[in-house]
Amino acid sequence: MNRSAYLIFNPAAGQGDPEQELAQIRSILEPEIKLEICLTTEEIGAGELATIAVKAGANTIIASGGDGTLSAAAAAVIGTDIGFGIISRGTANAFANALGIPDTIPGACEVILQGITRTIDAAECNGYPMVLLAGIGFEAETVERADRDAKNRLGVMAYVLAGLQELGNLKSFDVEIETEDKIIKTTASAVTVANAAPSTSVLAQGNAGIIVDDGLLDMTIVAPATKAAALASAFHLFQTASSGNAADRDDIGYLRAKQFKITTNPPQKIAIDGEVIEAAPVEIKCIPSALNIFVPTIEEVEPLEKLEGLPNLVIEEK
Ligand SMILES: Nc1ncnc2c1ncn2[C@@H]1O[C@H](COP(=O)(O)OP(=O)(O)OP(=O)(O)O)[C@@H](O)[C@H]1O
Repeated sequence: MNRSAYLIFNPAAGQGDPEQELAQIRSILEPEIKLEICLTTEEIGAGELATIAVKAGANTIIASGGDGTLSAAAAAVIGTDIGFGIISRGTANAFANALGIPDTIPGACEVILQGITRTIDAAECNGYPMVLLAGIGFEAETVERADRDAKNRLGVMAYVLAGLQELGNLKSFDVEIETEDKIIKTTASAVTVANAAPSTSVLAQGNAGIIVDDGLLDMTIVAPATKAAALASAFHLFQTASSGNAADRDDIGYLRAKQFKITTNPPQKIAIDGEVIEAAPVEIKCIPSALNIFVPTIEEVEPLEKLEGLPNLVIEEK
């Protein structure tokens, strides 16, 4: 066995039995990888443990917990060439879904065992590291409404219910957006800047097909005039995500840029990778090729070919 890794494990994440889950991870990984196991506590979080592992010269860091744990650990790894593995055990598992990594323990461990990494971008938002997305307005209010208690009781439905409740008091705000080459002024209910996003983050899907390694961030602006229009635009974005075609409604805008400076009036809350902060203005910039993530084998697409049945068919193999 010549692979070794730090496993940063949050025993308080998710709704499962942490002892069983840790035992399962160890039973799958330890035959191949020597693990240094670091448990998070209320006082010492995944970010601090990952920083210690980076300083200790780790060549692989694996984080296991909810999106909070994974983001904090990833933040410490940004800008290094350390292989970063994720084993999701949270409620929404946006991190895994955004990067196409299985959100089951055996599936995620298998990806790490395969050992294939992909270099992706990250971002920085007002000094905070960001891997997935920053949501201004609606998303931040929803994240704040879906508290720990609701997530424990309802799982991912907590976000859906919180979103529906938020829809009931939909607010819009003036926004000024400055990129490297333009300034845009409009009114919106949600502004989302994504480096990577799961398809369930509908408010990030304006451009359909966020590219995680293009050195650019994807912004989606949603500006419905009524609650009915808000529902219709959310549904349109949901279809956008599944069809891969960009959004096409007057109340949805999207653009790509290396960086955004966003000023809102009145000031809005912002959720960065699920953590709500207050910041005005919000400044986000892409950090290209910042993370080396273990990902599933990229499946080779079978070449499309159908020749049988053609008249006088001759095929010569070369
Ligand atoms: N040993 C521990 N005991 C109690 N809380 C802990 C412990 N370790 C970490 N935490 C807390 O866990 C939280 C991070 O949880 P994380 O986001 O990983 O899981 P989650 O909340 O279940 O996920 P999700 O956000 O997907 O629901 C942080 O607030 C952190 O303080």
